Amino acid sequence: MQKYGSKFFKGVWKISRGYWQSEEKWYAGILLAVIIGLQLLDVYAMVKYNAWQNTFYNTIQNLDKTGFLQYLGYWPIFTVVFLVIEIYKLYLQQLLEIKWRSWLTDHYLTGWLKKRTYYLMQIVDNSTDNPDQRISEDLRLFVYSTLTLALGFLRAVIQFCTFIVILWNLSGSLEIPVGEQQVSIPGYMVWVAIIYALTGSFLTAIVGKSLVGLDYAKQRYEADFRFSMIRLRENSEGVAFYHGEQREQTNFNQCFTKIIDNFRGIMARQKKLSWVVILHWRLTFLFPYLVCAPRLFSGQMQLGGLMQTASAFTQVEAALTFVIRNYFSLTEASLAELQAVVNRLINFIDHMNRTQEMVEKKSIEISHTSDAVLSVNGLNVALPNGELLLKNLELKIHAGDKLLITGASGIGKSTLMKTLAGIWPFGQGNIHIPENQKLLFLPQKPYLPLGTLRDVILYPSAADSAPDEKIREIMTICKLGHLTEKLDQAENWSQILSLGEQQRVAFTRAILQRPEWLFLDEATSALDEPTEKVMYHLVQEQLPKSTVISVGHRSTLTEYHKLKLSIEKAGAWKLAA
Ligand SMILES: Nc1ncnc2c1ncn2[C@@H]1O[C@H](COP(=O)(O)OP(=O)(O)OP(=O)(O)O)[C@@H](O)[C@H]1O
Repeated sequence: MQKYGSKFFKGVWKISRGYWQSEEKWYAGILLAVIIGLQLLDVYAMVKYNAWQNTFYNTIQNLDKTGFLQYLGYWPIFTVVFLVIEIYKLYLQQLLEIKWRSWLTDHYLTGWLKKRTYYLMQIVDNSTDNPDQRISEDLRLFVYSTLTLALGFLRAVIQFCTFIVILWNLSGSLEIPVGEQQVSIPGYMVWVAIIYALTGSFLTAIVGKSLVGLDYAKQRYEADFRFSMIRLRENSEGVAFYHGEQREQTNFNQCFTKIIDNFRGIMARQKKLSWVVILHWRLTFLFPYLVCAPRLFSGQMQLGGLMQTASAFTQVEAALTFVIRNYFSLTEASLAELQAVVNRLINFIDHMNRTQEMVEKKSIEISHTSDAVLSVNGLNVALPNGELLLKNLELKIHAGDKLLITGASGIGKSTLMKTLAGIWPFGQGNIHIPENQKLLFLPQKPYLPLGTLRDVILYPSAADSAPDEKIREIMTICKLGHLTEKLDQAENWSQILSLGEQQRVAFTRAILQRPEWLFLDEATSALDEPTEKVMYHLVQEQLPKSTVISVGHRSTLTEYHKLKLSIEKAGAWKLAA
């Protein structure tokens, strides 16, 4: 509870601010105002209902049948009013919830994808576990809990202010004999309600304190378990080859055991907490009657007065215990859970901001030049820990050149490619890229999105960005003729196609996209040498003016490249024609 201070509220504001200042602010503001208006109406109806209770129960005590039937007639009116208010309050709150969540999700998805943040976050520092969970689950919980709790709190304040006055007026004074004298306590039911609520809150806080940490861990363990199964699904073939089921099962069990242990902890503490909460709640049904009973039996109060006072007492008590009740609630929106959600979201936002700031600082400066030359000046390529892979590289690649990058495994060839592609941020130096020209990078394992084979081949362009005949023609030249009939078939193609076929899909993509600069990072490693030859000839034929920069280990690649850059130990390099 002590951590629950300004940091939490600042966090809530940091996440919420954008929406409440966005173009949707008027719409959202009006919705919120209507919901608050309904809440005021609800409390007003409660006040009227509270007064009705007094008269209604008095008709019972006085055996006044006519009055009883007359006041009974008000009950359906109250019921309809409460129903309409409740239903529309919930409906409008859910409408605001979905609007707010949609805006936030769009905002965070954009931020996550912007400037390749999703990729850089993983290599800069891996401090955000399961970013997908932040965007799907945490944002949903944040919006739901913030709205439910903020509106609930506001209602509790209005309820408290209204019913404390009613309770004060109803309760009269309690006369306590002290020695010879009588001490009078005005509005004694108000003091009893306050002491009763504070005692309940204090006990709940003591018993429930340890639930906060467990609640925080719950989401993370669930997400880790889900993610471990997604990894198996994505790598099912690899696991099947290695007969890794036992190892995977152990991993799943470890993840699931954490969920169970955590849940057992929650159960044990929840059990203790339930003793306090349920006992306190049950006592609330009886307690006000017990306290008022002496006045009833001494004739100072009628049955109606007792019922109205008890009802007002319950309202004041409920308002006073709102925060503590909602702090530990495991079934509804809980403040403890919201606190955990805000912490996770703030970590995610800070991590995204840190990554984007680092990209903006750009120690490797990438600029565009009007020359048809890609030039690299004083380029140091480093690992995240600062270790140099490449020292002071100077390179000029002219349009149409064919350059092969070679070197031992792990020396830094792919990292140099990533640096040229602008997605590797560690190092210093300048890279000048010809402007208005298309650069395309084909990695060793091409990315195949979900969807039809056409979507896969044309990625990232739209499915209608090339005519069917052209796609079929290039597929056939790329030795994918057997798949042309499956263009409209939606499958998980990365699981179905062989790595060699996937590499030929990537070549089909490249030929269709016609880039002026083509970077091939071991893009033919899974092909046999004759097929590799076909692919390189195809590039020469179809993209005769394109510059080709390849990374590869095979000696057969030498014949397709006039220039050769060898990367050697300790960041040394050698360029040869
Ligand atoms: N995100 C990262 N964090 C830390 N080290 C990394 C990261 N990415 C790559 N490395 C390291 O950088 C070094 C160079 O990797 P790179 O993939 O560029 O080698 P390569 O020359 O292409 O190797 P290969 O020929 O085997 O594909 C390797 O030692 C690798 O472990």
